[in-house]
Amino acid sequence: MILSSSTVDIVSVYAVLHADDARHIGVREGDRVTIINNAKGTSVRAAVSLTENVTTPGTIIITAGANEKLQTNKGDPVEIRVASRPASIEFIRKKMDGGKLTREETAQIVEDMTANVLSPSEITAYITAAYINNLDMDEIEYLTREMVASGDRLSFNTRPIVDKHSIGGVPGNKITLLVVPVIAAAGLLIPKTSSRAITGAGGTADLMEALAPVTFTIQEIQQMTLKAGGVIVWGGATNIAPADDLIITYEYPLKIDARGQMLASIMAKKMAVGSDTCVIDIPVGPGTKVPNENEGRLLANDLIELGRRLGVRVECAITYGGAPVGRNIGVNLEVTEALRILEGMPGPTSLMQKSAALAGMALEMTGKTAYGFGTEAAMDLIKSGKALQKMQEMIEIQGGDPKVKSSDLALGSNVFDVPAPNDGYVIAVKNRELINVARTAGSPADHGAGLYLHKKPGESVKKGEPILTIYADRGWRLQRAIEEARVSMPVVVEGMLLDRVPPIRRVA
Ligand SMILES: O=P(O)(O)OC[C@H]1O[C@H](OP(=O)(O)O)[C@H](O)[C@@H]1O
Ligand SMILES: O=c1cc[nH]c(=O)[nH]1
Repeated sequence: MILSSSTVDIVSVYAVLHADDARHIGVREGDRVTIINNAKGTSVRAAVSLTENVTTPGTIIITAGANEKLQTNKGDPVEIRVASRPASIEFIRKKMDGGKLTREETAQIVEDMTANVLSPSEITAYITAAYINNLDMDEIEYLTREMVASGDRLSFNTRPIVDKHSIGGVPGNKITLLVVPVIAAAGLLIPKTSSRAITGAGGTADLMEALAPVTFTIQEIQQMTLKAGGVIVWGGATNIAPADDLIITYEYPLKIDARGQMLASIMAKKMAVGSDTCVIDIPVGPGTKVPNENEGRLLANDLIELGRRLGVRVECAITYGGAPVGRNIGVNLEVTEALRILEGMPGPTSLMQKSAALAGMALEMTGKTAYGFGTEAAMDLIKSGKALQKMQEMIEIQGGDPKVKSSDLALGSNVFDVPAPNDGYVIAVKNRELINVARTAGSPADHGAGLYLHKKPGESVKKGEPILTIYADRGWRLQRAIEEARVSMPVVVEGMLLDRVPPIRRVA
């Protein structure tokens, strides 16, 4: 069937067909078609989306990605043929049924994902199948290797190449903004690639973006690392392990991080940048990705084993994740808190201790200090101002303003203090609920949005005193976040009602 084409500017390869044309061709929502531009001899496979009114019979809307491949102009005739289903759909079903994927099957899934042949619902099905049925170590290794093979790789002619990563899951975990400059200030090379938020309210790439661009090619990452010693960039912007960012994109709305895919995601990023020495932070505790220390050790062993298989030496820090790291959650709030520590101002002990401990492990693993002396050496690099100087160099080389100060980052102008409902002690803060409130306030997209946690577990509070301040860039988002905090009560003061089932919704 010949239709005339029109395009919309999104990246995935979609074909929006009028329902009448789809019936005529014999395709349904989500089926694949091959679109052929006979004039240019080009073709592309696309997932079908149906409409009754966005286009008229005889006209197909194709996405910019498809248009580029087809070399069509608006109005050009294209031929539409029914295409076969991607081979990987059978393998995704195999995983849904609890089967074990072979290397070839995993390779096909990764290939179809990165070639835009799988639709969002099929990628989501793969993620959820792996979330429910788990990937074993062989499957994780296959996935990691295939993720790396499908993208660009870095190779430095020097050793060691250090790296750091967190499995995430604890709010306010801005430690990378301290750990990377400390490691680089010690004279080591650390080409750090990070993801955006997955289950949280701000990923490291989101935080760094408040200070400097984070989108670079792999060659630029290498050059900048060789010059400044360290960078903090967004892995998803490069062609490093492109399947990783796709998986994260579909995990984000579900607020899940499937274990096997998480291990592959982390280690693929390490392997692709040529890192040989890596410290991994595993926050454990209620409301994180790992409920307790024992589970943390199991995960650490898996990460170490995966690293062994891939040639990366891994050591893990099992860290306290029962409450946020520091007191600030959300992009500019977190960056402010991290910069304050680098600037030598008073800051939360949890943030300083955790950052120095993680950086110290890298200093010990690389022989920069003897075992047992890394944390102290890292603290010295922070207190002496050398880590701040290195951070300024990193910001400058990435194209940001090296003179930026912690006081320069704007916080949302819509502000609300959540008062303590009674006198008492904070007996718990709920990580997931804090993240939900911060996300509802607009984080990470709105850089000024987020939370300041006035009280942490064990601290006393008087009725009416603020326990949480919510910041939002937009008024309507603040109202929603206030409502969310009222219902979910993320800070629990002794004697308070912990929860209600079913939850009640009150009018603000
Ligand atoms: O080591 P880095 O890259 O700093 O941290 C790892 C990542 O953990 C977080 O996951 P989540 O959003 O908490 O699930 C973010 O994606 C963050 O970038
Ligand atoms: O980079 C990361 C960090 C946590 N989880 C992932 O899936 N990737």
